[in-house]
Amino acid sequence: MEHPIFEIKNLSYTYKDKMETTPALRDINLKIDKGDFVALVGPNGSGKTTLIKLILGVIKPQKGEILINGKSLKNFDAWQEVGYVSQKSNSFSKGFPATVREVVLSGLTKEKGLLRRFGKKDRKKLDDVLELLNISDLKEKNISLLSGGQTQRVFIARALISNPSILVLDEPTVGIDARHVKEFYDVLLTLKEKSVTILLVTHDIGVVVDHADEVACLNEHLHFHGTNHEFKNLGEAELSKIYGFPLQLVSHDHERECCS
Ligand SMILES: Nc1ncnc2c1ncn2[C@@H]1O[C@H](COP(=O)(O)OP(=O)(O)OP(=O)(O)O)[C@@H](O)[C@H]1O
Repeated sequence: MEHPIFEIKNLSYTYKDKMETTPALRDINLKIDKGDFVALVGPNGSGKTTLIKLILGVIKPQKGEILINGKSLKNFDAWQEVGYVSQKSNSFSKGFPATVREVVLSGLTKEKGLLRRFGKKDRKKLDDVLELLNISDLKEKNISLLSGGQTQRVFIARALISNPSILVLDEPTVGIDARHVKEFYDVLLTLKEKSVTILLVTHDIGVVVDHADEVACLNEHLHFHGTNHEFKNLGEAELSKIYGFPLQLVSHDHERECCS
């Protein structure tokens, strides 16, 4: 039997320091199957980034457990299988002296090690992924000279160059203009066709309902996990309960937005 890619069981996490304790996640249970495209949504401070950090092993569960491909995260070491783009990627580069080529190739160091030289195959992977994200013309540019949206696409390319089977994205389209957001979702669609499992954290509910297969709504607890169709059918009362303020999904010509 095939295991889910992610299985999260009774997971809780509370930030603690000398001054205060902040519960971030309570008793989360969630399964994500291979090839699923799941959008993780919820208001500010609802625990989305905390869940991503736990999944990536950056912080350790205090209660409950996470399995990747049926293996406890404690024993998981195939990190080259997991691509990650952080929310903060496009603020990282200011003053960083590296070209787009160097930044994107650094996405291969998980599999090649830090000191290995890049060969012909690697350069082909580089050219392919730059083309996929429509940034071939930026290849030799210094990263510090790029716009926020261009930088974000460079970091998406960096996550994709190792051909991961799991892609975790924390608000990757912040600062990207509408045309490039569309291109970005087209890229995700291509990856989905290749059975890449995608976990996308976003506030952009309008886009999510059109592209993701499933939506998970977090606000400390997992309030909802279902298909995007089921999510679209959530009533105003249910959405407002999740978000903690009055809210409804509004239809436009081609998209729906979350409005207070
Ligand atoms: N390093 C930290 N130390 C203490 N509390 C933290 C820390 N990081 C997050 N928190 C708290 O944990 C809760 C969940 O935060 P988290 O960043 O996971 O939310 P989020 O859903 O990603 O928010 P946003 O949509 O604003 O990015 C919040 O109450 C936040 O203040």
